[in-house]
Amino acid sequence: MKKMLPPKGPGDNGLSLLPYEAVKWELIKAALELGVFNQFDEPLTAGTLAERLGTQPENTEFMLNSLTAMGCLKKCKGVFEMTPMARAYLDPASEQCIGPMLLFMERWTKPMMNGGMINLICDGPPPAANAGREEIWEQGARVSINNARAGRAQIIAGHVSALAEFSSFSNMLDLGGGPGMIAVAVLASHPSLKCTIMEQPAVCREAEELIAEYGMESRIKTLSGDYMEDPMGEGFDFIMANYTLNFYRDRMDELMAKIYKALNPGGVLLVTSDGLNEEKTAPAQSVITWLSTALLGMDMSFDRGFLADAMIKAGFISTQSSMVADLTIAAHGPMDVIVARKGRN
Ligand SMILES: C[S@@+](CC[C@H](N)C(=O)[O-])C[C@H]1O[C@@H](n2cnc3c(N)ncnc32)[C@H](O)[C@@H]1O
Repeated sequence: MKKMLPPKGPGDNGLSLLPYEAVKWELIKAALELGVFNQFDEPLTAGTLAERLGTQPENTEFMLNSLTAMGCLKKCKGVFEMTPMARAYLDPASEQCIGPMLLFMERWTKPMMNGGMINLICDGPPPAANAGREEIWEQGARVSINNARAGRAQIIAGHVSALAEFSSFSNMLDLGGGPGMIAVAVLASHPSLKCTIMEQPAVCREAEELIAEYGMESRIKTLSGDYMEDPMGEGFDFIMANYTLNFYRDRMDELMAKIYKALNPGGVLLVTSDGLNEEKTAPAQSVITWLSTALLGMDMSFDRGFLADAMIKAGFISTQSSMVADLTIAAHGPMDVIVARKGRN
């Protein structure tokens, strides 16, 4: 033999499957945009669905077969029905449906696709990228309600209610609380705690609708404003900030000092966010989630330890961090929960 084969390789870590990951997303996206998941009040054949949607019958069947392969549908003798997973997360009738949020998230990934990434790497970010526009946050708040309701709100509320001081809390502030689903979940496990959600005006309007939906008007109020620039109030015994401090990495000392001042002596701050290692290479899912905004010139990732350091600098007497990896918060990667305590004197 002129040449020997090399030994079998070390395993490609899924590399050879990667081009098909994009196909999976296109498949779900096509199904969401065509309204496929609205149609399954009863089991259907591909032919019936194609007739209803006005799509080509053979390719409709290929789509349905592939959705079945992805765990969204079950097929028996040519008849399709939705799985419990798809009923929960993809059926627009479900209050845990995350379809609109998945489509919204494409706003961040789209500039990377179909050659966009190489342009960003070669040329750098475009001049006018801006993640902080209020109407984007308003839309983001609306589409994030079901995602929070699907588990993130309950997980964060679980961390809050596990705090030793929880039963003694009477007045809390949710900074950048979005549509308020997490605040509702926290208050649901406390008999009398009251909450102020500080948000941008348009997001406050979304929050007010949700507060009314849960009949929490007497316990949750909104405070319309910019928490960097406007007063956030004082006299709180608990402040929570979930995935919102990232925009102010460069002003963190100022922001932490403001939060510290707003808390009563003995008060508690709980922050949830991502937390990257020192080399910014792990957790993998967080690194990949942040890649798009980073390439667009808006790197908002936190290094692990950054927030805890800023908390101590502001005067908090202790910090405690734990990492939570749960599939219902998966888009962000594992979540860092950081608890800081203000001294009593
Ligand atoms: C990623 S969302 C998180 C929402 C919610 N805390 C959650 O975890 O679902 C970030 C929120 O922070 C709000 N936000 C960002 N900067 C703010 C500021 N300076 N003042 C008030 N709200 C702000 C945005 O409007 C947005 O709703």
